[in-house]
Amino acid sequence: MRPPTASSHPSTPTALVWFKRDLRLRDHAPLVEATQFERAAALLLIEPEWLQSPECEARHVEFLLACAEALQQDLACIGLPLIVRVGSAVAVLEQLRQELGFSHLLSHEETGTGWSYVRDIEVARWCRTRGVAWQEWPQTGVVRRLKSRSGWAALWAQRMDAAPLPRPLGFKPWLDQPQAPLPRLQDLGFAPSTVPATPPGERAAWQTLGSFLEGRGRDYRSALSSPLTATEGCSRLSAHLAFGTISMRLVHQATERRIASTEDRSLAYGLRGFSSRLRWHCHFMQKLEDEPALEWRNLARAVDGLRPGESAPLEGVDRERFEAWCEGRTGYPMVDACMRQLRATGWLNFRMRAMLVSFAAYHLWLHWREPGLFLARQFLDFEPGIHWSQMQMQSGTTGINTLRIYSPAKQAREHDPLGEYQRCWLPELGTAAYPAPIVDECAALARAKEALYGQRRRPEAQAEAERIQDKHGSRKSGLPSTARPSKASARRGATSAAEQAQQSLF
Ligand SMILES: Cc1cc2nc3c(=O)[nH]c(=O)nc-3n(C[C@H](O)[C@H](O)[C@H](O)COP(=O)(O)OP(=O)(O)OC[C@H]3O[C@@H](n4cnc5c(N)ncnc54)[C@H](O)[C@@H]3O)c2cc1C
Repeated sequence: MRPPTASSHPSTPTALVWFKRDLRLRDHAPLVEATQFERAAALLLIEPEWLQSPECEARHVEFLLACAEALQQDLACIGLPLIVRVGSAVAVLEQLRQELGFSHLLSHEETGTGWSYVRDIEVARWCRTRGVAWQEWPQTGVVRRLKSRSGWAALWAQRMDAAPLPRPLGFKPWLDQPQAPLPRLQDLGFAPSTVPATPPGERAAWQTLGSFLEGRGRDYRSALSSPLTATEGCSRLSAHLAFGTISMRLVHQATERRIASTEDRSLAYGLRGFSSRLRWHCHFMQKLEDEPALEWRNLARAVDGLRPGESAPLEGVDRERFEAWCEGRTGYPMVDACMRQLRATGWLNFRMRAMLVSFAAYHLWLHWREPGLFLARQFLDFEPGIHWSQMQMQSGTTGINTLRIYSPAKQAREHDPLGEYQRCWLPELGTAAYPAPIVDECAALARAKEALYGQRRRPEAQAEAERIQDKHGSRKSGLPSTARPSKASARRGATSAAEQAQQSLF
């Protein structure tokens, strides 16, 4: 790849817009800021730390490359070449500083896993030593260096209701080199992914949102729980939000406008249900922002050491069960059908994701970390803050949420009563090729409940739960409940009524 060459004036203030999980032109603060500079360039970094991370899979890289291609074309239309580099952040930035002489680095804040946290610290240090000014903007409702969760929901609303930023009209050309080709999946060490491609890029994100707001959203509330109806009835915006091809603020505002303008009351009702989920997106991300260790450590330390797979890799019968779960051959048809759908398509609705985790956590009694890494590789929409918070919540290790154990048989009765979904994903069902259940449900659940409830009753666990509630709880944040809490959760109102309601809603 030939390096770009700066034509003149090495000391002219020059902005480098660093595209991360924000692959769009609309409502993009760093891009708008760059229009104030005499010279600007854009960078997409493909970092080996990401490619080699245990959460990354071919499907993610393929989607990123496809979104990057769309972004490159859109940026070219406004005169901003997108430089795409594969390498570690500091090394690439140093190389580009020498080539372009940029003085300002402009980017969005990121709430990612450990490697991106470490990288941000290194980049900040590098900027200080090189005299480069690094300016960052939030792009969701996540608040950096949040002092207290009190009033967080009001901050969210303030950000989401603020005027969105316009798409820049154009940049002055100054780099004398044509657009470089993007690397291919195989250049990055991946075989082509086997999941059907999700339409990539900003235009596709808007089309997806448009079809949802125009009609698909009408049945949202009744469609989201069953895997038979959720694929069409949910918004399907999660991968776009995770890769930032559309901003949370624009989704929120378009939804509110549609609710206000439609005379179709069913549609408005469905969209109101959807709208509240957007707050949950940021609420869960905020947990990781405030407590980065929740990616690998139980939030409630009182439950440390209970399950295998926590401090050492799974082995023996636990590993065999884990592998059966990963491959969709546990002998529990609803669990296996969901896992096969997820592996084949990269998406699954909330309730079925929760059931898969509940099965690993309670039926198989596995610690959430290894199942969580496996699921992260399957979910095209992998969003660290949501993912790791949900893994802990559905495994009963947050200390503040009700233990929610999903019965696969009950889920099948309620959400696939005729068995169509299970037969579709398990062609061998009903034949000798389909395995017998790998665990006895009654015995497994009795053991799990005894261990977890026993821990929770201890005074030190209760004191810890209060601390966790104070730091992370939805009630403290001022989030509205999205459903009527159960009597039991209302009694436990002092912990987290809104979050309980959130769990039972899907
Ligand atoms: C174990 C587990 C892991 C999960 N991991 C992820 C993840 O990595 N990335 C991710 O985006 N979602 C995750 N979710 C939440 C949820 O399942 C997905 O957001 C949803 O299924 C995505 O489909 P959709 O965009 O059609 O959702 P819709 O129902 O249309 O919701 C719209 C948006 O609201 C947000 N949202 C919806 N439900 C939730 C929720 N319960 N918590 C937080 N935000 C929510 C998402 O941004 C979603 O795109 C996880 C859930 C569980 C139980």
